[in-house]
Amino acid sequence: MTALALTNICKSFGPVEVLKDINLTVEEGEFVVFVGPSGCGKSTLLRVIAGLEDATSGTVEIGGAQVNSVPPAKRGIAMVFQSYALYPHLSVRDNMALGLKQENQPKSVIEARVNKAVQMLDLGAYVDRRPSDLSGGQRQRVAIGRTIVREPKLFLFDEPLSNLDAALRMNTRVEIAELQRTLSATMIYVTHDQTEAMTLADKIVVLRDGRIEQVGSPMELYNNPVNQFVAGFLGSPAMNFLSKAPVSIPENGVIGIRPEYLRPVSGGRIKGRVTHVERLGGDTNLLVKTAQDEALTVRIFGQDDTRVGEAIELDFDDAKAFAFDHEQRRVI
Ligand SMILES: Nc1ncnc2c1ncn2[C@@H]1O[C@H](COP(=O)(O)OP(=O)(O)OP(=O)(O)O)[C@@H](O)[C@H]1O
Repeated sequence: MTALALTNICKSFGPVEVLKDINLTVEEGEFVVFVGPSGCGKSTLLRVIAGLEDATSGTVEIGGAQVNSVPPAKRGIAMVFQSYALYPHLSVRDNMALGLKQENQPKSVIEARVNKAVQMLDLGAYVDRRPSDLSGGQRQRVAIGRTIVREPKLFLFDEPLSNLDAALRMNTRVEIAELQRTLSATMIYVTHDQTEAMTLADKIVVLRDGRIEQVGSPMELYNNPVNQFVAGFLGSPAMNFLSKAPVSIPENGVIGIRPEYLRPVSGGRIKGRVTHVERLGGDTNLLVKTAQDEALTVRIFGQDDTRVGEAIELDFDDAKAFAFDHEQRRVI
């Protein structure tokens, strides 16, 4: 069943068009990630779904019902923000229970749901603490707990991990993924981080400048990007684009080769020099300047002895290369 349908959504702030004809459906139980560069309209789109902003035109349907004029609290959604938005004077337990109290739910229901969420999020040791006595990751778990107890039809996350350090971000990312599986919940998640998008999503929606560029599973988008923007946005290190390579290039276009498909090989078609080596332990990234003065990244699996300044010859399997025309559309 369709959990969310957006039809021809446009949103302007004064003369500025921030969302341009957005059409999207999200199925029940799907984990959908909106990704795109800063300012592309991700948060605005999430806020339109939540009802915190009105669409200038178009319709929002949640669970089959049109909700354009339904206030946020009545939409059956719950939202987790980057800033946690916890009440500092309330304990963890009371922060989690507050929404249900405001809905006048019976005490027994509140207690059962809060206890279940506490257990699910492993917050048992902290229920009596105030938010100020918790770490950033624990606070974010409380913020997530507060949404779980409301049993919403749709969870909305707006960059929930961006205040956490790298290690905690990864742990919390895994927890959110596990939670989604446990609850079979429908989740929409906004991030500008392509790794988060690739690792969490069933379906990624790539936005640029208020428009949807492409929708698909992470691997569909990685292996079959419709244009140079999507190709360059997903993948780390990012795809290499060559306009002067010693291979055939579309007129005024580029060829794209992912760093993992470039191989150092004697007699390779691309000649260059290594300008920098990143040793990541499991992988090594070589930054190369080609004889045509273009910069490339080569990803080598495992450890590698290459040194800065060495000459290098590279090649790739033509079947793994993409070609983009002068308007950045994919042609091969
Ligand atoms: N209330 C507002 N009034 C005027 N312009 C706004 C308002 N809210 C957002 N914008 C503009 O709309 C555009 C999209 O903003 P939005 O916050 O949706 O982008 P985003 O993709 O979420 O960016 P980020 O990743 O930086 O949070 C931006 O250019 C922003 O300045």
